[in-house]
Amino acid sequence: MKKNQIVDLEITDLSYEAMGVAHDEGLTIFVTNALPGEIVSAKILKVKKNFAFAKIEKIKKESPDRVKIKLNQWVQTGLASLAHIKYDKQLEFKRNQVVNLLKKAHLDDVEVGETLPSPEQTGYRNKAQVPVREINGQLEIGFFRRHSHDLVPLTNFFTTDPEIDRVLVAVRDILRKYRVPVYDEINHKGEVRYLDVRRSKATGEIMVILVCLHKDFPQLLGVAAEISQIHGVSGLILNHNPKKTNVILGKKDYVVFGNDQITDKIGDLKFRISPQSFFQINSLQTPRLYDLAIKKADLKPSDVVIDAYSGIGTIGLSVAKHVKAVRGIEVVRDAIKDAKDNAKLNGIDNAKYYLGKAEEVMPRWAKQGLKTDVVFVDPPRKGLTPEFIGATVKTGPEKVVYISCNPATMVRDLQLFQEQGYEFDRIDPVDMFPQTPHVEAVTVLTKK
Ligand SMILES: C[S@@+](CC[C@H](N)C(=O)[O-])C[C@H]1O[C@@H](n2cnc3c(N)ncnc32)[C@H](O)[C@@H]1O
Repeated sequence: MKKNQIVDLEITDLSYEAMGVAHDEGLTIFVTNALPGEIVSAKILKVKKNFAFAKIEKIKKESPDRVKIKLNQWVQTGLASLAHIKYDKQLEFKRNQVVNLLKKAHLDDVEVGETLPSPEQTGYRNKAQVPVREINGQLEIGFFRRHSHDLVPLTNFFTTDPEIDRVLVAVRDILRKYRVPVYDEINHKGEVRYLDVRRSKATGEIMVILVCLHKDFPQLLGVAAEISQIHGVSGLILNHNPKKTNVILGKKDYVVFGNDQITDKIGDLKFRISPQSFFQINSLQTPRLYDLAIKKADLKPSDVVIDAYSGIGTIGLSVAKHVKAVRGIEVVRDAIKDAKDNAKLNGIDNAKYYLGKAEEVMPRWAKQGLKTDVVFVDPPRKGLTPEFIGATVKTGPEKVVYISCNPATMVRDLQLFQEQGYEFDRIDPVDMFPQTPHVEAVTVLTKK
């Protein structure tokens, strides 16, 4: 098989990145956007020793699970790389990710629930971070083509709240009008790098963050005056990111006008959110995820609870009124400030939040002799560390409730807990990110 060769392929499976998988001439071939059951004529793009990549030239036999999408760009950019698959099949795909990981780990007897569908399948994101680049002399917003930094211009981001799309386009037009220089990542010159927009579904407040190379630029006052006129915008922040890096946000935020927090709600509780703080992006699915996790915890009024990787305190504060005490750990300074504000805002005085790395704070607490009843963990994609797991076990919780956005690291960590006297028999996938291959999952470990 050679590069540029056109071959007919029968697709038999989907990879974890949702690429169609075919086998031919002893090679595994990954075909972008092809679906199991399809026969496609494909162009070979790259050949390695055991595998190859290809793209569809023509679909000769179409899967009944394929849906027609309005814009190919959604799939090409990875913004919504499952958008061509029927929603019930997306849910099945996510469940299978968990099943396959368990199989690989020889944990076949663990039950995997059906993926909990999201109440909204499009327009569900309460936040968008979109790159700004210059194309043919014009400032554009959009999304990077998969595995590249080529910007594909977009105005409809499909998975984002349409009110956020409206603001993104309005800000783009203001930046064009004022001829604000666009960031050039090769020469590390120019000004605006990203637009970051967050909207609260509960209050309608919208925060606009301009991620810029410098902390000021000549057109800023004029730009700010016009952004303040966009309906719903409650604050403008300039995030200063002077580094040559792929990391989107810099460390410093400057309030240009308005509020530096927006307020959202989960259940009956209100939460203030700062620009640097994490907040679950699917507002309607979040309370359903938390309900599932909290039910698994089976809390008692005498419980001492840890909310590790707490963000702005959403999980801990949701349970605080039903338990004796909550201690949260989080590494982002602004998120800790938000968590403390949020405890006060909701009249909660038995939840304390601590700044630091969970893998350093938890061992310190364990050494001090802290005893816990329930530990909630909700780490980023890289999962937990052996130090954190060892220290958690030392504090002796009856239950550890694990919420994960990466089942591969979750299964790895669950095995470490198993080796230290904990057991689990079920994982529940929850769809927080419709149209994308991302899988969220919840499980509870119980002390044997
Ligand atoms: C997936 S979010 C969960 C946040 C929160 N539980 C929620 O549901 O909104 C993970 C959080 O862990 C924080 N984080 C990342 N690494 C950390 C570390 N080593 N120690 C403590 N927190 C960390 C991130 O800043 C983020 O707020």
